[in-house]
Amino acid sequence: MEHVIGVDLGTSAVKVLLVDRKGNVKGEWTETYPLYQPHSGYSEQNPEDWVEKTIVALRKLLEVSHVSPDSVCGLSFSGQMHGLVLLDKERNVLRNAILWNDTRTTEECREIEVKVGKETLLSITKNRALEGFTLPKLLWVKKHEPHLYQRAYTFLLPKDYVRFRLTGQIAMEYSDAAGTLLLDIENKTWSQPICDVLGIDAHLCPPLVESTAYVGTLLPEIAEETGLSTNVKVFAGGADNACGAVGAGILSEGRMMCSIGTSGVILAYEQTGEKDFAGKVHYFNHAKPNAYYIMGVTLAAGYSFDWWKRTFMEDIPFADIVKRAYESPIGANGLLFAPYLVGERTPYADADIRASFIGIDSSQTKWDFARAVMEGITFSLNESVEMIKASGKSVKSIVSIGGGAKSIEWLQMQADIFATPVEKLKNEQGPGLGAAMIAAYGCGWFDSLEQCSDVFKQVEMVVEPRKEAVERYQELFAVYRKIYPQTKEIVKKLKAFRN
Ligand SMILES: Nc1ncnc2c1ncn2[C@@H]1O[C@H](COP(=O)(O)OP(=O)(O)O)[C@@H](O)[C@H]1O
Ligand SMILES: O=C(CO)[C@@H](O)[C@H](O)COP(=O)(O)O
Repeated sequence: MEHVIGVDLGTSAVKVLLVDRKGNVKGEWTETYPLYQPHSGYSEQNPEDWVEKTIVALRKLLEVSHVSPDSVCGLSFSGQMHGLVLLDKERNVLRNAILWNDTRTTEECREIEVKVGKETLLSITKNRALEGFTLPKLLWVKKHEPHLYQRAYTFLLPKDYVRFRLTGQIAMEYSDAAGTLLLDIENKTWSQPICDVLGIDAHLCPPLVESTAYVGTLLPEIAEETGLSTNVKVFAGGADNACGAVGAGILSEGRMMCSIGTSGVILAYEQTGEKDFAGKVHYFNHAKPNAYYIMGVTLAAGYSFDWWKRTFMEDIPFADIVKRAYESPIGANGLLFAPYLVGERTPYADADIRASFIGIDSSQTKWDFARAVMEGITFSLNESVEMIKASGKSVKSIVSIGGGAKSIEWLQMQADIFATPVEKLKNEQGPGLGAAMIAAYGCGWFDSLEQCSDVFKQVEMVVEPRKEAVERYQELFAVYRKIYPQTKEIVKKLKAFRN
């Protein structure tokens, strides 16, 4: 039996999975790496950690899967989006990568709006200037670290850098390039006008390829370190959300996905890149060639839950926290949480907003707080669900992926809050599976990603919304929505007190 490998370069860890021709996951391995947050709003990682841990994970994957290395014919990637990896002429990394959830670039976003013009920016990139995107990060380095910027030869996104280190080939694929704010997303070219007006040398932008493109084979030293063969074909891969969408079968109109990883995402398929959503949602190229998707992003979704656990319940596994929290009633005994721990993107593009608990009462327990955190994250995602539904999309069900899809209780909460049936996949690692599907398609196992999805996507269960819970949550959601406008100014005044 032949196999393919999907590598998902997440924010908390790299997860690799080995999949057979029928889409069965024959082995998985995860390796974590640190996140550096030297100041409030800063978020960085060392690209060398990604490479080292990917190599370890691939070696371990072969060990735990007990398959012959020669049975692996293809490999592809899914990766955290937007992170800036700057390389010099010798292709050495110039500084730590500045990640998608780093919000230091508010000034650079305003500069882009003024110099490029909001309307022009929207017409070319289909997106507004948000702190998380790559272009403001490039401008930040240009302004604050000119000695490094002068040495920059090219820039890559996280998984493109890892792929370069594994194959020696420099390339960026469209689904991730779309999140740089430098891509003309309809014409699929780097935007010379944006580069010119911001004084960025267009030569910094790497060659563009399709997500499904064959890029090369593994370098001999990488083959040796991982135990894989030098014959393994490497395909470009996609942004984690694009790959999540491939893995979840979001390959035609009317399909929607919810992903709760470190970030939270509500994503819907779009056939063309010519629509105008006025920048309210992100609008990017799909990993499926010549298709698109729109999405809303909660910056700290799983991250909020992770923060809660790390800070107050370190030794209790997530699954147990979820179970105990779920014993608390809807509304967590009158407690609401807004998950703006690191600022927010959708629907409030505000890098300065911070999280709040509202309604703390002396009768509440830590489990009420945990439930409020889960509900707050899901309410935040529901703002995107409502926005996408309001744009005219009719949605019959939502496929849920990511760590947040691991617990039946959180899936039920999603179904009740979204008032929509929620599908759980057999393997909740949508992005890794999507990457494996790109490799399977690339290896010629299927004629299209859709055909591959028919075989690989396995729905384990559908969780139906419960009428009473839906009504109760609708009442609570209306209250939740008041938190942002009413805490915005208060939180601004606290900024001076943050690290
Ligand atoms: N058993 C669980 N039940 C519910 N949520 C979980 C569970 N395990 C992990 N999570 C949530 O999922 C998050 C990690 O999701 P994951 O998709 O692995 O993240 P990423 O791809 O960003 O590294 C955790 O931060 C946590 O909030
Ligand atoms: O910034 C975005 C999307 O625009 C994030 O979704 C990142 O792509 C990180 O994803 P996870 O680590 O949460 O999977």
